[in-house]
Amino acid sequence: MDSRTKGKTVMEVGSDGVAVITLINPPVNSLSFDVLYNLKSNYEEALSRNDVKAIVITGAKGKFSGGFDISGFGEIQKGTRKEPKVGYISIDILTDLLEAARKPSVAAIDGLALGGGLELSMACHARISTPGAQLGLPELQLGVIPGFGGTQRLPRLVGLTKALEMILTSKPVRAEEGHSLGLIDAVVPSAELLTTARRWALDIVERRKPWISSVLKTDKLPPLGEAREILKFARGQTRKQAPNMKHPLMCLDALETGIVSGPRAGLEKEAEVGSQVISLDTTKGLIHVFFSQRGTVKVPGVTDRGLIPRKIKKVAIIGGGLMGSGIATALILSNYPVILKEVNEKFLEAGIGRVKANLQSRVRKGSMSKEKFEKTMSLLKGSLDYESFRDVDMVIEAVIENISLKQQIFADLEKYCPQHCILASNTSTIDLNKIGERTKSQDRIVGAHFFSPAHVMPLLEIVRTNHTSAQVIVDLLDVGKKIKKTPVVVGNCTGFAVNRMFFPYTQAAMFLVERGADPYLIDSAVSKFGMPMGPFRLCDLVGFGVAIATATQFIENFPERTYKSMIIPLMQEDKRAGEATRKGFYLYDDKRKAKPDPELKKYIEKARSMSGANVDPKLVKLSEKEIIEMTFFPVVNEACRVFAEGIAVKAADLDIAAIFGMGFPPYRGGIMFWADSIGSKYIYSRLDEWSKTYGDFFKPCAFLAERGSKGAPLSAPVEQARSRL
Ligand SMILES: CCCCCCCCCC(=O)CC(=O)SCCNC(=O)CCNC(=O)[C@H](O)C(C)(C)COP(=O)(O)OP(=O)(O)OC[C@H]1O[C@@H](n2cnc3c(N)ncnc32)[C@H](O)[C@@H]1OP(=O)(O)O
Ligand SMILES: NC(=O)C1=CN([C@@H]2O[C@H](COP(=O)(O)OP(=O)(O)OC[C@H]3O[C@@H](n4cnc5c(N)ncnc54)[C@H](O)[C@@H]3O)[C@@H](O)[C@H]2O)C=CC1
Repeated sequence: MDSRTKGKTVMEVGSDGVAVITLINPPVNSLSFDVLYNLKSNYEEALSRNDVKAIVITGAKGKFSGGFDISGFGEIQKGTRKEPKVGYISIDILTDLLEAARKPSVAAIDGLALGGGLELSMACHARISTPGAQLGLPELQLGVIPGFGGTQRLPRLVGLTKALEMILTSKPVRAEEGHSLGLIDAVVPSAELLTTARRWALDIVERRKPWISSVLKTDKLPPLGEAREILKFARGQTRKQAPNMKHPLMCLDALETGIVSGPRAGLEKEAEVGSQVISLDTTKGLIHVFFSQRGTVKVPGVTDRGLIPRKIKKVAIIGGGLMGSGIATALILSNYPVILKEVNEKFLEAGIGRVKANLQSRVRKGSMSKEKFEKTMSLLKGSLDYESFRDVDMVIEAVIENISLKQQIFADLEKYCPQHCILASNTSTIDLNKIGERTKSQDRIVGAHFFSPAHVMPLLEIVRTNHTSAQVIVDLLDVGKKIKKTPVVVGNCTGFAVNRMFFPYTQAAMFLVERGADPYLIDSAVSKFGMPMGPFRLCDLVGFGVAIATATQFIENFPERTYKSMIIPLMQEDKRAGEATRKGFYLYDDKRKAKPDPELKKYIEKARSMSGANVDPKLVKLSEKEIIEMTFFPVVNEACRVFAEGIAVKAADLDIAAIFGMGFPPYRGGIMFWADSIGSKYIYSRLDEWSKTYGDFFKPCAFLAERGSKGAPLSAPVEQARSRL
């Protein structure tokens, strides 16, 4: 392959008269412009050759195609590649050349057929797949639309309702389901894929199999009135579920045009909106997230050293409380044998009971069979001592947030665990060097910071100290992948990356409320911005015990920029500790539905008098935009510190940490990406002004001041010399 080109296709013509065109663009045979233009020339050649009767399209190395090459969107957004004529690929190549050809084509699908991959196959006249194939249109997840004819052909093949489900959820279906839906014509074992596809193509030529152009099918489409109703409902749901995004509605416009005005008009509309969505800010954000998420496993100086992950055969967890039981659940679900250690029988039973309940909820929802439940539970063993730790490969400590207890546990672990065993802590705030102070095992001490509930939340913050070995990080990255977490490797400090960013967010909210802002309006503005919930609802969910423990660590370690509010401690004194006690910033009914509490005023007023704060008329009447700025610019400020200190190696890692750890809206691209979309100059000037009026909590850090004064991007790399890692 020419080093300047990205991917290619090759064509081989057999003595049976079938031309087999293979897509080659590792690792997922994505459809780069080079692949697509090569495909076009192969096709033209096949159509012009007298020895070719039919065509089979397949992908190299067991993968049909993972879709359009997503980096192509970035090139168009940055202007480094000229966008082809609107509709050139979907109409000129796939519809007018391929689907309308006088020679039939069959797609032979192994592995993946996603996005443009599935769309290319739908333009063929039949599709044969292997049993493991995944078929889907995940484009909306990336901020684009199924723009190679997907909005027109999928409803015609599987019906409007199923097509909407597949497109709006971005979820793929397996081959068997695809077969029963009419998307796939036959499912055959891998070894028979190509021969079956060749035979099928020749059968079409000889009219033994139907010659079907999906785009012209109408039998699965509902009558017009019904289709309009279905689309109206889908629009309503989409507006509710994705209120800040335009592209899903634009996708529905393309679908509707095809149904109302015919497939040609639909293809044209799809091409028009497909081109428009590429420049939406939300699309830029989502594409940035796609690559950033995959970039977190590339850690300079660690993953580029050729280290192979060691096999982790058995894991021990200390503490079967909320976190320990969640971590145990995540591990046994991925077939790791686990030992769970607790302080006494009662607590052990409770811990194992929590794991059981986590799995039983899957059985109830139908996502786990009873047999699988039994098999998974059999991987978990309880223990009250360290004897069974003698052959474990990794320990994850998840006891209460208490330094001296953790220090004692690590000293014990050193005595009982084998030399190679990884010693991990799930601490959410404590410096790992302190935890390992009483050991000589600093090179195998690492943070494995899960988020609650640990078997559900996708992020795993891997915390390395200056002593943690690269091998240990590589091992933990591998475990993270096996238990299906998105790992982010960060440096050691109080709060690491996620909690350091989280803290100013809740603090800013307390600051505003003490000066007269309405907590419920703050929560509402933050939810509209796209967070799963506002800061006050979140404090209730996490519980005030955890909130106070975390605050204590921050006050101790970063006193100069901590806003000390008494609202939470005052409520805690009155035994209102959040959702678990049914009273916090909100009141909770039997179904845990939250409603505002007029009594909250009392606590706010008392806290205000204790801190000596005054109601500020300007802050009482903040607009939603101002609320977002005053709660999130302090987060940007802290993210800048974390980046400048080298706690995060790449700004994109902070984007992923914010999205998967804090619930920051992915379509805003993550905290640093969002900040750069606003501009460092503006953020700096706002924080600078507030710090002069309201104090050091808002004071821009040196990094932000330096970049903000020049208007330089915050996510540009930090010089290595200044990085701590
Ligand atoms: C107006 C101008 C013309 C353009 C018209 C636009 C219309 C476009 C219409 C269209 O068809 C759009 C699309 O097809 S968009 C793409 C749709 N496809 C997807 O969303 C799939 C994305 N990929 C995945 O979900 C996973 O990668 C996958 C399930 C395929 C594999 O997962 P796995 O865990 O095995 O590997 P992973 O680490 O995720 O990826 C490995 C490697 O491959 C890179 N990659 C994956 N998919 C793509 C892709 N579609 N384009 C480019 N690169 C892709 C990924 O980044 C990884 O790279 P790395 O360097 O980290 O190894
Ligand atoms: N609760 C949360 O949302 C999160 C907590 N964390 C961290 O995870 C750790 C655990 O937190 P939670 O699970 O919430 O606490 P928890 O209080 O629910 O559970 C702690 C468990 O540890 C047990 N334990 C105490 N000493 C022990 C010992 N010597 N041997 C074995 N078991 C022992 C206790 O009996 C208790 O069951 C803390 O470090 C916390 O900061 C991390 C992320 C989120």
